[in-house]
Amino acid sequence: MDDIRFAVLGTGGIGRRTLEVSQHKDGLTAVAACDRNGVAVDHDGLDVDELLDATEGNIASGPQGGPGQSSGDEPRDSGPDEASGSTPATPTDDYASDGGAAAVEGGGVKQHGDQSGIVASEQGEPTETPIDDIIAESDAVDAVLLALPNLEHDFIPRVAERFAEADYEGVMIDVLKRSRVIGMLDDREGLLRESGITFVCGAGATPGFLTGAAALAAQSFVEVEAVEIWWGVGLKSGYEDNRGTVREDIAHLDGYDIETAREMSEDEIEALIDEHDGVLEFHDMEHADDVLLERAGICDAEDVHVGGVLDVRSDEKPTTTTVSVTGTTFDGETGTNTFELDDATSMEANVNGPALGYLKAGVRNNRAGHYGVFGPADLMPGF
Ligand SMILES: NC(=O)c1ccc[n+]([C@@H]2O[C@H](COP(=O)([O-])OP(=O)(O)OC[C@H]3O[C@@H](n4cnc5c(N)ncnc54)[C@H](O)[C@@H]3O)[C@@H](O)[C@H]2O)c1
Repeated sequence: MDDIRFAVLGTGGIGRRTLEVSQHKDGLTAVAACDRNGVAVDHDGLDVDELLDATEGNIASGPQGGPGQSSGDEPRDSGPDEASGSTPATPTDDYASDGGAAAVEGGGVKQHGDQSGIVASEQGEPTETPIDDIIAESDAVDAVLLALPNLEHDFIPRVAERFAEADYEGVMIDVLKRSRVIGMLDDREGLLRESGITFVCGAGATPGFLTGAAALAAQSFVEVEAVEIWWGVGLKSGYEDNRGTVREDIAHLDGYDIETAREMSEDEIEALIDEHDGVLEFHDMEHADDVLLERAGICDAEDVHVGGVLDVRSDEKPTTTTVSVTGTTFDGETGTNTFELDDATSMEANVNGPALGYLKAGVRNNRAGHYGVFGPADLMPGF
């Protein structure tokens, strides 16, 4: 376990932090990274500090500029969007995969001069096919972490499929949020298994860290009645770098869906945030914690509720993140086990620490020959 070579797909708010956090973990060497416009590969290990410096305030989260604009790596012929029933944007509308940053000029892309994202790094090369370029190097990669946008629901499952079709053998891990995507990965399980891929899905904070916590908290019980996940995120200093995540969260608000959120301009997003004084509250979110707990046999998906509060104008968490699992013990008592995160731990710490922990768990499983699709709760004590 002291020699895991990994790649990061997407170096936005999450992917950059993944690289940074990996430097504080043993045995992880970042050997490849890409964003929509560029790729950096060094099998002896990327210079992560240089990459982070070059992409500081410059994360290519939107589509303008650079060769990736009509990239072969965009999702294609993906059919009707499940949330809205309408047809998603065409491949040339780059935001099909990551939101409507394209809707206003200059919106969503932060760049130094002409250099947007990874190509601003001396290790970066421009490319029109960033994901294919990583696939081409994947023989020498043990794990691939997907920090890609998920506004096009089948984007991540399709990326997984492409790795499998190229006979990649190793771990893939994502931090996606939406429940419905897990089924799309399950649909591809045969292909992933055949290739020798251990796919760990929904392995960020929620779903991910908190799903695992719920699975652990459930162990006191023989019957679980309810799982309540309530998260708080304060994002003032990280707001610019996490616009992709904020846009995806907006799709959970009443009156919005994935389609409307994807097509909002940056100005419209700002106006919405102003209307709420910078604080957005979410209830009954479609977070995959539900299906991930059900597929691990912990409880029914309908008994899992996820909500939370996002404050983009303060770094203080607006509410404490908790997971409460209510159930009945073998001897007839009813109780609630609660897991609470310290307010001092940031969203970035709670997504990327667990994501890299699950990545390592994935590698252990992969090396033991366990292939297929795993959720965070599958990597905890069984129920
Ligand atoms: N599970 C959790 O707890 C959790 C928490 C936060 C964020 N997330 C998820 O993490 C994901 C990433 O969020 P973010 O804030 O980093 O987004 P972001 O918009 O900041 O970054 C996305 C990155 O993907 C790259 N990209 C987009 N399309 C691409 C393509 N076709 N090929 C190659 N690269 C491409 C962009 O250039 C950018 O580097 C989102 O899906 C978000 O929902 C999950």
